Amino acid sequence: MADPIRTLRETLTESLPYCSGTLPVKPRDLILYYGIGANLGRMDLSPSAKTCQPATFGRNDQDVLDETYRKAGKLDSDAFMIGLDAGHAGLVETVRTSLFPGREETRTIEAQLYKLNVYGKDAFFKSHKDTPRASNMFGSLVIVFPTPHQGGELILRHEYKAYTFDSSKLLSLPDMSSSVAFVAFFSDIDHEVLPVTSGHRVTITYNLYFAPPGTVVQQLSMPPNGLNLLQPASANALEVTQALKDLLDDENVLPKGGTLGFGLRHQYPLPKTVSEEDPNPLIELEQWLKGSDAALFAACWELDLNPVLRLVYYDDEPYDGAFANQHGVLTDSVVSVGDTEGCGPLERAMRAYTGGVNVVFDMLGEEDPERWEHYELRYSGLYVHEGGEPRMVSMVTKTTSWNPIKSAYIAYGNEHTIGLMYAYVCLLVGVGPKERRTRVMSDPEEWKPKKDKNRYW
Ligand SMILES: O=C(O)CCC(=O)C(=O)O
Ligand SMILES: [Fe+2]
Repeated sequence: MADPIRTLRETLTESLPYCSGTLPVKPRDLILYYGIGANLGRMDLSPSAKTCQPATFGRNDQDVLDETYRKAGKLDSDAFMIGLDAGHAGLVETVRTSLFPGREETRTIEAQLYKLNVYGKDAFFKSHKDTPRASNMFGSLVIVFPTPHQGGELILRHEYKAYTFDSSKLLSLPDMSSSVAFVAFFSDIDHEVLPVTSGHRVTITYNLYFAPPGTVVQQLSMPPNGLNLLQPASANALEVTQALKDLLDDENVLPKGGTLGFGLRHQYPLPKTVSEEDPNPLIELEQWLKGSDAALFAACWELDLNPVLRLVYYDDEPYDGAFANQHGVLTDSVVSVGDTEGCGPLERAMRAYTGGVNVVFDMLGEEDPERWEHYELRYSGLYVHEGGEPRMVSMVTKTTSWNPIKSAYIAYGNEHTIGLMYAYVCLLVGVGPKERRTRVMSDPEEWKPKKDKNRYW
């Protein structure tokens, strides 16, 4: 039998060289204007449209040079305009967070519309890599419109693995008539379009670039409405739910119950300082989770578990002559460090904050203490609540990093500045013993040290 811990871990941390999904769009997003010489036209790319067939400009296109290589017609970006804009639709942001989870995701990217491809019956595009247009180009985004078609699967190949993006199948599912399908992949991926067997497959492609340093883009945005991210699987709530369910069904996993911990894959901008009256940003964040993190949160709810989000701070400054980063503080809100002289920053944070919990982290299913050390997951000695028993957290996925305390007190003395910091967040969820795994814990306050031994929290 497959190891359910490994399966869940791998599902959540899977990193693929591409992402794909579907997105509902507005009717005007599917309107295409084009001009080839004197041949100007307007076309509706929705499946029910009875306007002229896309093949008309596919045939007239002078650019089709080598019919053995590609039989599709193409238009360069100066020969057409389409209602849909990948940036406005939220697809560029979706691609960014899907392709660059964890530490790398703060990179800003830009998408430039490149061309439009039309594939009639028997049209194909042989295997190739997209020619980089600049040194900062890292990938391509392909959007497939819902014009009825069959065949035309896009095959991606990378490191002896092949992945199929079957847009005709995706777009022929119920309720997909006003959706587009999209796939984005890194430039080193070989890809080909198999022959279209009927209808017309219409795509636009964007070149993806890393933005020059200093470029400001809005990153704090909700996933677009109705987005269905299929790949990576970690972002697919159904798949994550199944993997989590299999883990809970296994009697050998935490037979007496316990706390599962997950280091979230993405970083999130949180305010550096929070006052008493402000809503807790970690509660707000539940609505803003991205990709696999959102899928995991949804999976917990689906299985009647009650997940909570927590920050882990660690001490990144030498303290008493030694680095104290074996110690951390787990908090249920952003720590605002007060003016406390004469002790280490971690201690300062602890004095200023009373919602911390004494925890010991352990990697679920791995008993060798040396390996805990290796994972730097054995944080202990957090005596915020004096005498509180350290709580074991069985980590399924380690966090990509911990929050340095320094980031918390940078804002000190400058109260009028609204500072945001990228924070590393953990998801914790209490699970019951093997007879009864789920229990709904409605009050996040419960995640505080408790003397009661019968509590899983
Ligand atoms: O139309 C597609 O699906 C892919 C097109 C492509 O690979 C390209 O234009 O380079
Ligand atoms: Fe290509």
